[in-house]
Amino acid sequence: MEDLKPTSANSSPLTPLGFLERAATVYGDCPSVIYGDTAYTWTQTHRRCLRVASSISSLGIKTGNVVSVLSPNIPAMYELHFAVPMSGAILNNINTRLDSRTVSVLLRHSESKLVFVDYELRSLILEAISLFPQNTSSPRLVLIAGDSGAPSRAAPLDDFLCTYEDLVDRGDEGFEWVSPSNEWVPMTLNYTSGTTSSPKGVVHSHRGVFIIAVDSLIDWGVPKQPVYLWTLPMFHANGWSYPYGMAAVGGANICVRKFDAQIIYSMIKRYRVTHMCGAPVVLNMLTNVPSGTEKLEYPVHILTAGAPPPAPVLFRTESLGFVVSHGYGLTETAGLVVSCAWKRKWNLLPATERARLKSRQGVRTVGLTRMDVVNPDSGLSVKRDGTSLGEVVLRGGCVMLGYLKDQSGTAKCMKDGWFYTGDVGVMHPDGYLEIKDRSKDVIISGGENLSSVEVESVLYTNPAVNEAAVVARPDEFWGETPCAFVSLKSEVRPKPTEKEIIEYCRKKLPKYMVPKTVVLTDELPKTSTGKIQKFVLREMAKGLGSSRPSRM
Ligand SMILES: Nc1ncnc2c1ncn2[C@@H]1O[C@H](COP(=O)(O)OP(=O)(O)OP(=O)(O)O)[C@@H](O)[C@H]1O
Repeated sequence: MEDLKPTSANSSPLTPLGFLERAATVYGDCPSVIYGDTAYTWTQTHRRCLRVASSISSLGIKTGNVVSVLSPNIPAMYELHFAVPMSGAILNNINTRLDSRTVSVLLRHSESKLVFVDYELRSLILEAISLFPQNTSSPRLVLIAGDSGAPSRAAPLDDFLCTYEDLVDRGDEGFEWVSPSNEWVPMTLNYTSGTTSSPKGVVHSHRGVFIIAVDSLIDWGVPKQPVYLWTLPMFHANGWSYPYGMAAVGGANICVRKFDAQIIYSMIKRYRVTHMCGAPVVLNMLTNVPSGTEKLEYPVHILTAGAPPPAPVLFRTESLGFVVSHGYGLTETAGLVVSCAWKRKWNLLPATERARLKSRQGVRTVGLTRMDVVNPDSGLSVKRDGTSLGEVVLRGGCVMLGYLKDQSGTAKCMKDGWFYTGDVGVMHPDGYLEIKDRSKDVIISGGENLSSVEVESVLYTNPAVNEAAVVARPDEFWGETPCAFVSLKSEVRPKPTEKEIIEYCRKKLPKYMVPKTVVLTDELPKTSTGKIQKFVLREMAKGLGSSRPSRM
């Protein structure tokens, strides 16, 4: 069989961009993107993307140039997921909640040539550009001036080349989009959330994004033509690649600029939403509506990832009628590559036990080649006993190409055929992974490794607790002790004291895991992707000084 070789008939580069043309053929007159009074069909979305892609090309943007987008979840944001790479450029979504200094650093680091900017973020981008050193060329800017309240097209554009709709109008819908010369060609550049260190520029190829997009549909069991509510920011790891997935299944993308629990519930009713994604913080939001948390009229599928979802939060979300799926991934994998694959027999278990099982991160998706938990020094697998800690490592087609301009950073996490995630976990005897911490968040008390996630999940079982995060506080005797930062539910009366919360933990945790310190606070600091900023809390805990030497 040695004579059987790849030919152009069987080795065309994998890319998710072709999903769009197919969607226009199959679902041409069905809704593609809905936002307030604006509703497009797949035929229109396909044409609009081709027009924008052609306009980007005619602005002189070359294959391989970086084009950035700074926008909330609105139609232009969705379209640019296709239009930018269809022009041959690399899509760089920027987190809208970053400050101007960071935006400026990212734009310079990526050498972005063109930036699409939502009108609400006008001053952010202008400030970011003003921070460019003199004599450095800055990117050109296109204003997305869209919905009600936005400046009209006739308004002076000042620092902007034109508006997004100008590019749609001027563009050619017969444009032949730039197909990648091979599937390894970079397609996206995303900066990580910066939860543990400075954001890193993650580059993914067309092949990687194709694999994760298809894999994510299979893993979540997404049917054809779902109604998908965009509660996950598209800038966050390109919406876990679901913008591409929705084109593959002809879904209706319900866009929303800003949301809270009430808005989500009303959108679910209005559009008969079937699917949505969100970090655990969104689930918490959905379960913390003082009134009106009536049961849903029908089950809505919600996929959560991005941070460990405490079992009590999963339990409360499911009791409202949501069908919760739980996955795990990183910007470096373009989406979720591990998920808590559900077994039918688990449905017979009590609800709290179901929630406990569901809070485990799970097994590799079919698109990932391997996942393991290893001793980071020896590289050997840890015991499958649910208690031996190790680093989570991954191998598969959707692992990033590497970090932009950071060879040593790339080499540090990609070695011996694995991608080292920096997450600490255990492998249960049934082959399911459970994340215990990030390596930087592990608390070492008296030489014992202590999982902050486990302490947090106990805190979440307290009905008065809204959010909780546990970090290390320096201690002269123990080295470190757990320090819990807790926000309480506003409606709870009387509010428990710090001491009562410690007492509560004492009843449920081994001594060494009980927080020695509890700090009550109105709100916990979060990253722009809704993750609790433990490094900020760690600094605050350090600022408290050493916890009193004492015996536990
Ligand atoms: N289901 C999950 N359970 C626990 N942690 C999760 C889950 N999903 C994702 N995570 C955490 O999120 C991380 C990936 O997040 P992301 O790529 O957005 O950047 P970040 O790691 O938060 O930022 P940075 O790398 O800059 O510190 C994972 O490494 C893991 O720690």
